[in-house]
Formats: sequence, C-alpha cells, structure tokens
Amino acid sequence: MKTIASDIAGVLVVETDRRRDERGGFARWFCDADLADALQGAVIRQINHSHTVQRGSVRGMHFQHAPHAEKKIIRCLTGKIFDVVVDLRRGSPTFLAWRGFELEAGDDRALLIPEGCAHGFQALTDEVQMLYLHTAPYTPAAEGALRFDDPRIAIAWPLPPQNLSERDLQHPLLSADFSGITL
Ligand SMILES: Cc1cn([C@H]2C[C@H](O)[C@@H](COP(=O)(O)OP(=O)(O)O[C@H]3O[C@@H](C)C(=O)[C@@H](O)[C@H]3O)O2)c(=O)[nH]c1=O
Repeated sequence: MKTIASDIAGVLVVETDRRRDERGGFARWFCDADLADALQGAVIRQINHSHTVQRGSVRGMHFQHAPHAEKKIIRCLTGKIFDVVVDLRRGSPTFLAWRGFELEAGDDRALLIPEGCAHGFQALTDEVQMLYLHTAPYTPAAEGALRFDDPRIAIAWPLPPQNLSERDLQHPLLSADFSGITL
C-alpha cells in the first residue's frame, strides 16, 4: 500500500496496485501493518456502508468529539464522489482549511481522515456506494457537525448541492469565535 500525504496533517490518500489476471483482479484494501504509521495504534472498530441514489446529493460534514474521536478510511465502491475534509483542530496550521478529493469505483484509492477533521461528500454520479472503516464506534452523543455551506469554510461543491438530510440542513454555522476542537 502506498500513502500520499496531503498538506493537511494526517490526511492521506491510500493507493494499492491491483494484480490482474485472466480471472479479474485482486487488491489489498486494508492492512494494519502497512498503515501502522498512519494509524498510530488505532484499530478498526466499525465498518459502515452507505448508498446514495442521486447525483449531486451531499452528506456531511460529520465528525466525533473526543473521547470518541476517530480516524476514517473512506472508499467509493460504485460511482464517483467528491470527498471533502475540513480541519477543525485547534492550533492546526491548516485550521478551517478544506480539501476535496475525487474517489471512484475501481480506482483502488481510499482517503484516510484523522481525528479532528470533519468529513462529507457529494455524489458525482447516481448510485454511489461508500465503504467506511472507523477507529471508534458510532457514538451519537459525541457527534459533531458543520454545515455543508458554512461561509467560513466555503466549500466549492462541484455540483449544486441537493438531497441533504433534515439533520444536515440544521447544523448550526460556526460561531465567529470558534477556535477549534481539542482531541
Ligand atoms: C453514521 C451512523 C448512522 N447510523 C444511523 C443514524 C441514522 O438513523 C441513519 C443514517 O445516519 P446519517 O444520516 O448520519 O448517515 P450519513 O449522513 O451517511 O452519515 C455518514 O456521513 C458521512 C459524511 C460520514 O463521514 C460518516 O461517518 C457518517 O457520519 O443511520 C448508525 O446507526 N450508525 C452510524 O455509524
């Protein structure tokens, strides 16, 4: 597995080569030894799947507060997405910066997002399926969220955002004095 660092500390693109033969192919999608430097002792505690029907749909921006903060490894199983990370870590050199990454079925690429970053995505095609690996179990009481259209973040979604959940539409905007979260 090859990891490619981004300019947001801890946000990595994870790539694997697919071995191909007459039957099809085979690729390694997770290996705790290969990712030991990135995982820093964290282990996968939960695996989730989501299905998004319509192109343009946006889900996010989600994270969990400490002590349930988590790393996520995100992969696109069908379709194509614009995957977005926002750095919310107090004191981070890239505090409040967002970055977008395209992931698509068959690319053998995943995105690793560290604790303290919010995550969301937009479906660039119909029929998107996503696979999430989490280093903490889902803990509703620890859920944190940002609005997909928070003007302080100003994410440039590639398509007009649509189909947001009621919950995602109701996240509050960041307050003017928001100075980040601590882990
Ligand atoms: C996230 C989650 C939700 N649920 C439940 C709550 C709700 O009834 C239903 C749908 O949940 P949501 O609307 O939060 O689903 P969704 O908006 O797809 O949530 C996901 O969004 C992306 C951006 C992420 O980064 C993921 O970690 C996750 O937060 O599933 C679980 O049971 N376990 C989970 O881990």
